[in-house]
Amino acid sequence: MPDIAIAVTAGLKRDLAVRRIRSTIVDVPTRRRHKLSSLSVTAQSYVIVEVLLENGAEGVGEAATLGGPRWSEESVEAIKANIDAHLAPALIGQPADRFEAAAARMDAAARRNNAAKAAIETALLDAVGKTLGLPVAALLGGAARESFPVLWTLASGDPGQEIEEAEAKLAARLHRTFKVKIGAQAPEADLARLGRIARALGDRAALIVDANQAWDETTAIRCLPALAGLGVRLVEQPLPAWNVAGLGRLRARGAVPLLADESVFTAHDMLEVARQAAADAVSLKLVKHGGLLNLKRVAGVAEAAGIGLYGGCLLESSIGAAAHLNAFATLRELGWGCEHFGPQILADDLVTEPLRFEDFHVRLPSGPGLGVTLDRDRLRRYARDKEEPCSTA
Ligand SMILES: O=C(O)C[C@H]1C=CC(=O)O1
Ligand SMILES: [Mn+2]
Repeated sequence: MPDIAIAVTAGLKRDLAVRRIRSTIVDVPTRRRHKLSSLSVTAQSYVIVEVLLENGAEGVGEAATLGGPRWSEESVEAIKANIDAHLAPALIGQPADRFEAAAARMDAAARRNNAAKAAIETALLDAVGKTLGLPVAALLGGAARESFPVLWTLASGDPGQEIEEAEAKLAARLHRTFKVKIGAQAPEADLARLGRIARALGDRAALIVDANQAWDETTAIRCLPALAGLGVRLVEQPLPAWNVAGLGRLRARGAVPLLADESVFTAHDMLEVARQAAADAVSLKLVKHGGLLNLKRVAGVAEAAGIGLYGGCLLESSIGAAAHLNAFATLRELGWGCEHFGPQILADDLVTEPLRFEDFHVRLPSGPGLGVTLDRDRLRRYARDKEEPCSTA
């Protein structure tokens, strides 16, 4: 006969119903200005989602944005409003471990809102992982790797500063692949800037570029061979997101491999890129795919089409980065590595122990759930609204 007290405690531990979901907007300064083709930031804005289960377990998730609603359509203000008014109420009282059912409830409550849904799903996975004493990676299929090659993005626009920054990263053995953000200036100016960087770093570093949709097809046809001539290994999203056929035509010219980013939000987008043979690899990101389960779905479509996988980011803190790494860890191949340098470009982090970067790799944090712990003092320090954050109960 089992001891009644133990049985009751075990029952409580298993009570995985969602009691509360709380969302907080934070603004964390970056170490330097980060400049993309059509926006530039000196602080990163996130919505931090905290979930509390009836068994007392807590989980955390993060919705990242870049430059307000300019990189994608969600701003932190919209994310928080839709979580509080629509997504959280759909989950209160529901079992936290029914991840697909929770996703379906959120899809019924709000169309798209991918970053908001991703942050909530992450927090559910974290809370359930903590309850069961299992890492989120175990809930997603189990880790096939524990560390990831990680690149650094050069995005000040000043080649002198960028060479200095890359040299410091190389000397510290933190990063040896660099992604250069292009498209904020004329293509010829970018080619001259890249030429300077490529000559300075030589064969000590690998270079990729991200145009963030800045070029039209004619410009890309003219510039891709020049990029290849500079040794650039991968060109990310040279054309507008909608121009998947154009990406296919560019790729057929074979100058340099292409990485799809803004063209692929959903698994259906991925299928279209595969149909048009429009990319050599896809950048996987929570804010685009709407959660870790959907991220794996997009990865599955890419794998089925022989398209490579790249671990993308949106300059997340260690919370969002840990969520991505838990999913990336479960992929059989992550041939193009990852770019989760976010925690390194922030002037501060939101966790008690930030992710570890060493030997040109970032490590999958260990421990149950995401493997990171929200630092509540820092959450308060960077919260936009210094009042007690609004909660749904
Ligand atoms: O890839 C993007 O478009 C967004 C982001 C990720 C790294 C970075 O520097 O910008
Ligand atoms: Mn990109």
